[in-house]
Amino acid sequence: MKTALSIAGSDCSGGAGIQADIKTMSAIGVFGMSVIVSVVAENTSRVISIEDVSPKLIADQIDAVFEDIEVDAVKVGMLSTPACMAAVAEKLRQYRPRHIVIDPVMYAKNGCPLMQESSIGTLIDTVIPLATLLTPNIPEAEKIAGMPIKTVDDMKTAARRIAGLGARAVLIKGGHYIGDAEDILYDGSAFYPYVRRRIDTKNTHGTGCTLSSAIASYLALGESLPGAVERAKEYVTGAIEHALDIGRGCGPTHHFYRFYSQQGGTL
Ligand SMILES: Nc1ncnc2c1ncn2[C@@H]1O[C@H](COP(=O)(O)OP(=O)(O)OP(=O)(O)O)[C@@H](O)[C@H]1O
Ligand SMILES: Cc1ncc(CO)c(N)n1
Repeated sequence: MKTALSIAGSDCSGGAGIQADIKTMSAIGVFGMSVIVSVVAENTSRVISIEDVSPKLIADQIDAVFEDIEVDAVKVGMLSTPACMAAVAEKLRQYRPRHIVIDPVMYAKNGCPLMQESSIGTLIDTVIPLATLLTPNIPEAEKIAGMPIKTVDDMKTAARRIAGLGARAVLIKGGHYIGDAEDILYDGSAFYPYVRRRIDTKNTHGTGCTLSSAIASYLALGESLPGAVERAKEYVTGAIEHALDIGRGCGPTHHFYRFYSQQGGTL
């Protein structure tokens, strides 16, 4: 069985972070593993508090996985501080997994910050150059590229700039854009658009986590990068279409709706 490792934060309400990643990996059919970098007390409406795991325990978790199990792809999510970033970056440089999909998480869907503002320099200098694919949403791409993004052409310019910072490929996600849900992949030479109609829902908690871990899963299964993004886009669109209306805020994506409906359950 192919394997994928999520290095990210824990969302106790189960919709984003490590929990969304492992659900996605399981639903796609790869063996999911996790290195917990931060524990976030959050739900569909708000973040109550965040506590980071020590850099030593982050490094030890990564060692525990890599010394024992072949890792076919890595997904990196929330890294809140320069210390977390340095611990993860050092170990990724040591183990050099083939596929490293990095989601540069800065805010939760409800607007609560998950990365300290002062971490942006370390993100750019230390983390981004490790990415075989970086998957910023539009506000994150604006911060990293240092430019406003209002059009698809702006998305392309920002993707080029971010590739110039050392990411091998960049997928700018249009979930925060107006109109269709259009994402643009830049692989260093060509652009690939991925377009779906926008689903009218507030239940989009964890969409970015779902997409990046789906891409990592399909890369682990041997898909090409454009193919993995296509299949992951299909996956996240279905997971949003069947998102769960639970909680008072933005409800979570649904990962097992196909299996569940085959069992005769009502969604
Ligand atoms: N309402 C929607 N309808 C269809 N697709 C959507 C919708 N919202 C987001 N998407 C898609 O979901 C994926 C994730 O994009 P998004 O920009 O929401 O990520 P994000 O902001 O990082 O998510 P989060 O921080 O909640 O994990 C993209 O493929 C995007 O196009
Ligand atoms: C732990 C965690 N990672 C990422 C996100 C972004 O959705 C979140 N809300 N929580």
